[in-house]
Amino acid sequence: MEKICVAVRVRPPTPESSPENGSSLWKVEDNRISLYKSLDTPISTSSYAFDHVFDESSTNAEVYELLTKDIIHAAVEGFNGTAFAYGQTSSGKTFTMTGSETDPGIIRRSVRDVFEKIQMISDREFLIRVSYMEIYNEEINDLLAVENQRLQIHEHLERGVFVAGLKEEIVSDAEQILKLIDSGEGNRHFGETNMNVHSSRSHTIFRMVIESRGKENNSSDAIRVSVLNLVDLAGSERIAKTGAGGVRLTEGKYINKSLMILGNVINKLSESAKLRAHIPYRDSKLTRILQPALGGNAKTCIICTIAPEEYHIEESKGTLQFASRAKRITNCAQVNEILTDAALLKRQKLEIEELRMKLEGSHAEVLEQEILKLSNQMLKYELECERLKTQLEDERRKQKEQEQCIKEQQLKIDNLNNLVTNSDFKRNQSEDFISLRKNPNGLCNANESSDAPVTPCFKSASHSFVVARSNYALSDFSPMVDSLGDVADEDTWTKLNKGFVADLDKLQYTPAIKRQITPVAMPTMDCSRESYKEVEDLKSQIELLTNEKDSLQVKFNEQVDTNNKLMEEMSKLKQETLPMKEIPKRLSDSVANCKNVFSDVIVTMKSLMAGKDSPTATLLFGTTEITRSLLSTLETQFSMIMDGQEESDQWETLRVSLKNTATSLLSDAQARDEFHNSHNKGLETAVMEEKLKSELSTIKERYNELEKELCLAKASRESHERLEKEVELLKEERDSLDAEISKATRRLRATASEKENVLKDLNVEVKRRKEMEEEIKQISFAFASRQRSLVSFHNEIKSKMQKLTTQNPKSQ
Ligand SMILES: Nc1ncnc2c1ncn2[C@@H]1O[C@H](COP(=O)(O)OP(=O)(O)OP(=O)(O)O)[C@@H](O)[C@H]1O
Repeated sequence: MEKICVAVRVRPPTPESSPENGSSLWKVEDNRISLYKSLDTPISTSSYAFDHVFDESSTNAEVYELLTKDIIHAAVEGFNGTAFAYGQTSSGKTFTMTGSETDPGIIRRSVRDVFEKIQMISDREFLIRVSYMEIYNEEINDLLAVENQRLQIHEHLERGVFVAGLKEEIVSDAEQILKLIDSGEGNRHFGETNMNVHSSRSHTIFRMVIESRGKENNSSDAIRVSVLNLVDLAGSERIAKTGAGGVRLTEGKYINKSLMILGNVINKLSESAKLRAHIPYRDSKLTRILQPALGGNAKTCIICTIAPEEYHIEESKGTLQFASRAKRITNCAQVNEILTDAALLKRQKLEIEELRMKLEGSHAEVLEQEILKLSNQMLKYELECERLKTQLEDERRKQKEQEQCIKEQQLKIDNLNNLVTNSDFKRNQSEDFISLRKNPNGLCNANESSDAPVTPCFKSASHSFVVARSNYALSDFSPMVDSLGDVADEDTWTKLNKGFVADLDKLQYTPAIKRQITPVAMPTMDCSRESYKEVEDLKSQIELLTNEKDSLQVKFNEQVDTNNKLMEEMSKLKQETLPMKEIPKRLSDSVANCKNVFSDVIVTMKSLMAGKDSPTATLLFGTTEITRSLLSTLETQFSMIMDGQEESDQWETLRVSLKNTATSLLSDAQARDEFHNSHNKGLETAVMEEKLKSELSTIKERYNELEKELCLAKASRESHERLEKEVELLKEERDSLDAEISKATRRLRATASEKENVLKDLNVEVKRRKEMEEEIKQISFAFASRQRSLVSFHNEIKSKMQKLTTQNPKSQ
């Protein structure tokens, strides 16, 4: 890395300068230039130091020696070199670069010096090509061939930036070049302005391409190719000062604009690498051509010229600031060696030799052979051109096929996306459906949306009934809600769809998936077909899953319907069983009544009884005890039933006990009949007995009623149990359905993620395609430039042949 070498040169005051404007306020001390006030006090802010500062008395020889010589010598050794003059109009740029008869400028001195240097290098042979161009009103013109106007800049992988169609003369000595320069100067645009009678209206670039190789003729020996640019810029100008109008004004605008862009490039380059963003080389032809010289592979020096007059003080300050910024630019120059194509130099050298020989002692036969040889060569080049054309066509065709393939894939993916979106819609429907069911109020919203799926309605079921069945809580009715919510996550789907459709490049790629780079198109197409097949498989899987999910959903809805019906039935049954719940209470009351009546009867009978130890009394007391205990048992049983502690076989026990009691009572009644028959009782006793009989028959009737009611209760209980079992079965079925649905949801989710991966792969594929397309473009570009160079070579050979033919009329 080395800094650009920057020097400042102060022109002597012109004879036209008025005494007040003519006195120089610039003082040069060594490599420093400062602006002084009239009383010899330097203005602190206007003092600048550079690599070299040349005062008014300096000569071009000095400038060349100190500033340019090293760069010229380095160019001979294989380094790119650039020297250019910058400054306001009439500040002495052309004087410095071109010079005068008595004091030649940098260009002439460089040309001579190059050949002197070459003479000193005995172990290498050199080939020098020169070109001379100008940039006039932002158009490139060839100064060595006036017909070459408005040339275009191109970029080549090997050649870098170059001007297509620019004439390059192979030269063998300095004088030949100087003659070419003189003829080029004649084609250059000059014009008269108020500031300069001979003002350069264009930027000129004199270019020498120096190729060299060792004389050992070793084909592996590297060829060194360096480019030396000697640039005379047009000067910046203030229209007010130059008084330019019309053509001059237009020229002035172009000049100022391109110099401003050069200033921008210098500004950017002078910033630290961190601050540097984009360097606007492409904004002007000048900066584009000088790109390698500015921050690239070249040794560069800039000579900034200033006019000493006070009248030009502001412009001079501007030039010095430009120079200060340029001083900060670093370049990285290196010897340009070409290890391949070693024959080029030799071939051209031989060609020159052969042509020279033919010129010296030419005869028709030799020329004919030469023409034949050149024709063969032309044919060869034409064939090469054809081959390249076909290759290019092939590449284009392949590219088209790939584009078609990508389009088809894109279409398939769009379809797939639609499919997934539909599936998503269905799932959202299910989600809505489930969220409705999850509503803690148990409200039925079926009427809110006409196209909503059938909603299970629990409104009809009694609240108490639902509460009592704790294992039938609505919240755990279906596990589908949460899991389905994950799958239908809107972001995921939006990303998935948008990511693919909207912008392929913004997608992130699956890091786990790595693919080998396939340089040719065919494997890529195979890969695409595989991806396509994969996508098709996935599509059919998704379809299957969607169908499966739909059928499960239908089943589920059916189950929900059945559930609802059962719930309704159960609710009805519950209503029906409500009066049955009253039975134990009524029975209990009846038993209590019976007990009271029985006690009254016993008390009455006791009072009527003559002897307490008589068999009748003993029987009566025994029966009384049995009946009391039976009635107490009945009371206990009924109160247990009322407290909800009944057991499945208690009804049966109760029924048997009642039956036994009734039998016992009946047998008591028979015994009393016998007693009545055997003992002639009194009238009062008979009345009492009648009363007792009627009481007993009432009890018997009551018992029969109770027995019937008990049977009914048992039957309804059985039906209730059966219904409960059915409900249990339904619940189990529903659970298995739920499990299946969640399984299907998981599978759907897995498929979706697989699809996402496939999409990512496809995007990687598309990106690779893009890169390949880019490569193909570059190849096309390379082919095109190769074709052009072949054409220019062809033209060159043709012109040589024409030259030969004209110089040797004998051959015609
Ligand atoms: N160092 C110098 N010694 C003697 N004369 C000079 C010197 N520098 C410039 N001049 C003279 O000053 C005049 C203007 O110089 P020149 O044409 O080189 O300026 P310029 O910067 O190239 O202007 P423009 O940008 O308009 O082409 C010319 O007559 C030239 O001979």
